[in-house]
Amino acid sequence: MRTLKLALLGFGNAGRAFAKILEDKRPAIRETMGWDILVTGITTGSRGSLYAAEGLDLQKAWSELEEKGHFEQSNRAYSTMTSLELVETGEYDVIVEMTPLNIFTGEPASEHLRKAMERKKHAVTANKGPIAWHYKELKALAEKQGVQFYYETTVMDGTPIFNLKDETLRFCQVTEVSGILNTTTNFVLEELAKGKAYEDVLQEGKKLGFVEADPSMDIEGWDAAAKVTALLNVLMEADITPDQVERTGIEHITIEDIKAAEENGKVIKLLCQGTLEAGQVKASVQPTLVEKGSLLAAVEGTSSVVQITTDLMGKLTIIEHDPDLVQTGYGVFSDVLRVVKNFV
Ligand SMILES: NC(=O)C1=CN([C@@H]2O[C@H](COP(=O)(O)OP(=O)(O)OC[C@H]3O[C@@H](n4cnc5c(N)ncnc54)[C@H](OP(=O)(O)O)[C@@H]3O)[C@@H](O)[C@H]2O)C=CC1
Ligand SMILES: N[C@@H](CC=O)C(=O)O
Repeated sequence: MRTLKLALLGFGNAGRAFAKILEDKRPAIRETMGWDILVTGITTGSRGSLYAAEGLDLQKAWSELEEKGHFEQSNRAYSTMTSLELVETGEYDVIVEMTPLNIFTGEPASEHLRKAMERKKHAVTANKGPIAWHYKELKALAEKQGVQFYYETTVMDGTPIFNLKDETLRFCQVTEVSGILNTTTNFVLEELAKGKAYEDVLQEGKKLGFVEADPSMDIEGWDAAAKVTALLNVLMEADITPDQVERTGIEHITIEDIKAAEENGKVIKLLCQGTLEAGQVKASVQPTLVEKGSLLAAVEGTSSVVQITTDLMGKLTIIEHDPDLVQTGYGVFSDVLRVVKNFV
């Protein structure tokens, strides 16, 4: 039996959803793949850290956080280690970056990945900041260091988009990408249309776990801009940053706008687009009127959609229907399994 050790940075909604899947599937991974996957370290922003080179009790870790709101100092694995200390000194094979998104710099998440890869550790990130800001540099570093670097969760949770391009659309050139990529704005626009108050809708979204730590990141279109940037950087080698996306959020959309759209047989969706124009990739995020009954209008609630136009496979549409945190956890889990599969 071979052992793969993970260090988890961030243990919020995404981190715990991943840990629960890992714990549940660990026996099957041992049996079918011959690998035992252990977590040796977990850091948080303000709730303490855990570290044990021989592996942590994951169930105890999430129970403590969910019941007490922090790791217990009485836990033998309790530690005051910071994320950077864990990255630079901890014993692990794969760093798993799940700290909050900093849309304006992609830091400190990018630095966590850089430092881990410099130690020749594999890297998985659910945090889209590094892919939106530093994809080219991090990809080159991974290649130089001979380590694997995956980021499936950064766009549409565990829906295979980057995997699809890598594994089954090889040599297809992507010429256009569009979609509804931000759950919060899709949810808010729909719930406002039902007559609910903005603050109540946002609270509901927070409880469901998909609203960013700073909700303006979603509402002002920054999360969507980061996602379309990530897609374009990976699928079209665009080498752009979120500040280059022409961006309008939903903060100025009023209930009157939503009603007026409805009276005209339309709904408002926050649409992301990226196209190749004269050798340059142009990206935008904009509230857009779409026909009721159309494919885009049918993407409701927490669902999202991406359309990818390619030279050899035409236009493909992928819809993720009504995901919750399980799909987020699965994105990270599928990346870790990819590391195992390609481990040398
Ligand atoms: N939730 C979702 O559906 C999805 C989330 N993502 C991405 O995954 C990442 C995590 O999201 P989510 O789990 O929902 O966010 P949460 O806010 O639920 O959790 C963030 C976690 O990171 C911790 N944290 C904050 N700063 C640091 C730090 N410097 N070092 C280590 N840990 C830190 C927080 O600790 P504390 O609470 O103490 O501050 C908390 O444990 C984000 O980048 C998000 O964009 C991607 C796809 C879907
Ligand atoms: N805040 C994001 C969550 C995942 O990336 C969203 O609303 O889509």
